[in-house]
Amino acid sequence: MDNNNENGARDGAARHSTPRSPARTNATPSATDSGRHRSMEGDGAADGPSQLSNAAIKRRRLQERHQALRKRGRTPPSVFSRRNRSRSPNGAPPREDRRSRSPIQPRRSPSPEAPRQRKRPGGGARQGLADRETLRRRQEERERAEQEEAMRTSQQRGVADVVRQHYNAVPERGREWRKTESKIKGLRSFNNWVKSTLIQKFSPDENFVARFEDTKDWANDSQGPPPAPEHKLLVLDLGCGKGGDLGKWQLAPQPVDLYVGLDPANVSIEQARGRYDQMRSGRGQRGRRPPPAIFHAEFYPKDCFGEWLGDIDIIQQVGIDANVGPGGSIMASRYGGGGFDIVTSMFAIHYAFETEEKTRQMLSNVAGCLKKGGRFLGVCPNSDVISSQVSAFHKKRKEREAAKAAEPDGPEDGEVEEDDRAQWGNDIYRVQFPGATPEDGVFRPPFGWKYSYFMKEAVEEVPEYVVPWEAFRALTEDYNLELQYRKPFLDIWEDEKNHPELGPLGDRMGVRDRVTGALNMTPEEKEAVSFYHAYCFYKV
Ligand SMILES: C[S@@+](CC[C@H](N)C(=O)[O-])C[C@H]1O[C@@H](n2cnc3c(N)ncnc32)[C@H](O)[C@@H]1O
Repeated sequence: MDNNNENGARDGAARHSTPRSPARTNATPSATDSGRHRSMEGDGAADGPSQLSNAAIKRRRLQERHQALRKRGRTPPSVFSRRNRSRSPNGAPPREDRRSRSPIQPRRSPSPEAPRQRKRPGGGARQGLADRETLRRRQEERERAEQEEAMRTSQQRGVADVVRQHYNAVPERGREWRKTESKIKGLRSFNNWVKSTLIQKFSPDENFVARFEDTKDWANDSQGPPPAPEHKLLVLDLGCGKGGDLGKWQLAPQPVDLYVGLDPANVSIEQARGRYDQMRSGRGQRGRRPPPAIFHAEFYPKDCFGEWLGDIDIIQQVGIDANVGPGGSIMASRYGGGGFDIVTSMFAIHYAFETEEKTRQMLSNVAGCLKKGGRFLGVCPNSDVISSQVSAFHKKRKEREAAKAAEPDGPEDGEVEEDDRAQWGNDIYRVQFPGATPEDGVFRPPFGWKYSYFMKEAVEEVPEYVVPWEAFRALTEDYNLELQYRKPFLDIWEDEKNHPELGPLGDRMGVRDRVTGALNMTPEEKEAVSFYHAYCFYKV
């Protein structure tokens, strides 16, 4: 929760989106400066004879001073040396620059092709000095840029490490505990149902859906052609955690051939692998049923938002296209593409929004891995909820401040200023911003808006970042990802609770009371789940 980090990240984002022009670091005289010179020269030309002789006297004195300095072996200050000096780190001109300028301005050569004639011996040496000065300045600029980059990387690493360590430390308590002992079992079941619903609705491809529709027709009319061989899905899960969604993919309507799970938390990856092995061997199954046929799966520790995924063997084998994104060619977008049918990221993409760079890296990975027609599906915090909570927070704060200011005795010194760090939540979840937030709830620029998130039994004050939805959606267009679906969690329930399969699935998962039909969640749990929404993009 430190302000420095917050600002650093936001600065980093701004820097990335608008690269600083090298010209701005040179002390090239500004328009105002040159204007000032012109008017000084003009003053002399327009003045009467007495002022002209004054100017001549001044010039002579200056020449005498230069000659005296040369005799003592010192180089007289040259207008070029002043021009060539770089600005101080905060952008202010160096001290000498702020002093009044000498009116004597030798004309610069108009073009590089017509070099100025050197009048004095030693001019070449001075030219060499000027070049060395340029080199030194460039070196300084390079070093400063490297330092800034290192600072940014270490700040980003810092947050990524906190997140990784946190998830590594979350204990795996087992299915039975989650179903019976957990204080948030209603919320857990509901979140799992939403993820299953997303998988059921959006994982099948067009051919599968069409075939499914067709087989229904053929069932009534047995004349139909034999079904085409079935294509099985290749699935990539970014931020797969402990493998909690493996069972949901096992139940996907269109069978899965390959599941690749990636997550930076290495302990979680081990647990996911263990879970998969258990599923494959049939251990832990109730009854003595033979182990089910299950897809092939691979798991690797990986930062999916800070790094390119192309160095993972299985990703390369399936196919990843490096030419996605704003710089990609039309040919690449038409004929290129990755090999995965599905990229999914459940409760994870908010970690990418630390910087624009990470967000774009995440999108390059998603779009690079997806084939044309592939789906990117997931769930994350809903920025509409965050924006309305933040603006409501500021509204209330201002009302309190106004009430205090209007008290008959007037406020005590410093009493009116309220804490402007937005926060809200209840017994089971809490959101806290460590620094100032926009009063209108609109997050600009859209990256680096860090908050601390707490969820009972699951997340202990972990830094997350707002995913400003409209900015995100605009960015996805650069990667040929087209939004198909976006819905807040509780609206998904309202839409699907009467669906012939998804409704009963909710019953089996314990989402609703079979007798009353009401959701099995406390009001606090309902508020906590309404923080999220689900989405699905198609790769076009
Ligand atoms: C709330 S958990 C969700 C886990 C799983 N997707 C699920 O729904 O159960 C968030 C996950 O995001 C992962 N994560 C955080 N930063 C990540 C990154 N840079 N790349 C990939 N995953 C990341 C965490 O390690 C954690 O496992």
